[in-house]
Amino acid sequence: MSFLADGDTCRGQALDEIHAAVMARPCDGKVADYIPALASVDANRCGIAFATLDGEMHAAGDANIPFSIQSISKVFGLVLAMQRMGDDIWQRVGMEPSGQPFNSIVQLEWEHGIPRNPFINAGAILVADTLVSHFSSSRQAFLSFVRRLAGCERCDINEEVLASESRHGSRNAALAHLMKSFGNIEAEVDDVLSHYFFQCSLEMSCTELAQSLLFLANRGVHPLSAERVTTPRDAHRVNAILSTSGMYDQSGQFAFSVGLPAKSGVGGGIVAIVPGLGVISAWSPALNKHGNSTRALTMITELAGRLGLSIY
Ligand SMILES: NC(=O)CC[C@H](N)C(=O)O
Repeated sequence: MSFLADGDTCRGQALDEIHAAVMARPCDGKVADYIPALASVDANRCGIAFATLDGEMHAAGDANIPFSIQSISKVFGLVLAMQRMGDDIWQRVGMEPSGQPFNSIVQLEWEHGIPRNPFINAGAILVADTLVSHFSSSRQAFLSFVRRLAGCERCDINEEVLASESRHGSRNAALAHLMKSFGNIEAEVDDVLSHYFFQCSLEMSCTELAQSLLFLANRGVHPLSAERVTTPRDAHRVNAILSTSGMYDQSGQFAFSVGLPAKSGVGGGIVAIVPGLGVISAWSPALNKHGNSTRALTMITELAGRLGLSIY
């Protein structure tokens, strides 16, 4: 059955059924435990939302509970940096999949401090550098940007997560210092890391996340506010890199089995862009070995298959 056949009813029912099916099965995976604030999240939480360009919002399970968006913040950071810097940013960060874990260091040494793409940690830290260098308060600029997109003044940082990100951030600090040694970080490393940890610590719900990224499904214009967030070309570019690199070193498999631009975070969230239709956002904290949520992955895979959403 095509999603075009009976639109909204079909989507709402599909979400409910897929959520119920995933909750009926035992949960694989392991909650992120590199910081205590994430390790203590209830592994049984599970929600999914589907926002469409015509203003509909379908949701099931814990879709309105805020969670740590972690690496999903890399999408907002990149879009803000592209708005500010234009094409210059692509001199300092690449657009190729890394094939390495998201926090890998080795490739950065071989490739002279130029991160493979903006969605691995090194790339997002590089993007954070451009934000710190281009805004008087990059944190405030980032937060206002996301709040505007999500239509949500409530979206905020979790201070406990922020404090532990900084305390346990040695590997990210190593990435930043290595890039600085190659001359690819302009600002002070401490300021860059402080921005990066800040954005990782933002909490949003599935419904807020789905709404905030609708512009990527609509050639750069947010359908609810009519704000042009990016040019059509830049929306295309972000979606292209999401397709090849948004799911870390599982991006190829995700393209193979789902076929949507997507971004995951170690908080257990995954967003998937459905160009011309809307945005799906799913959350459940337990992760597979790539750092992707097992239940969110299953729900998005089943929804995309059932509604025929693949872009390929
Ligand atoms: N994959 C992620 O979500 C990574 C974010 C995490 N805070 C880190 O910097 O390692």
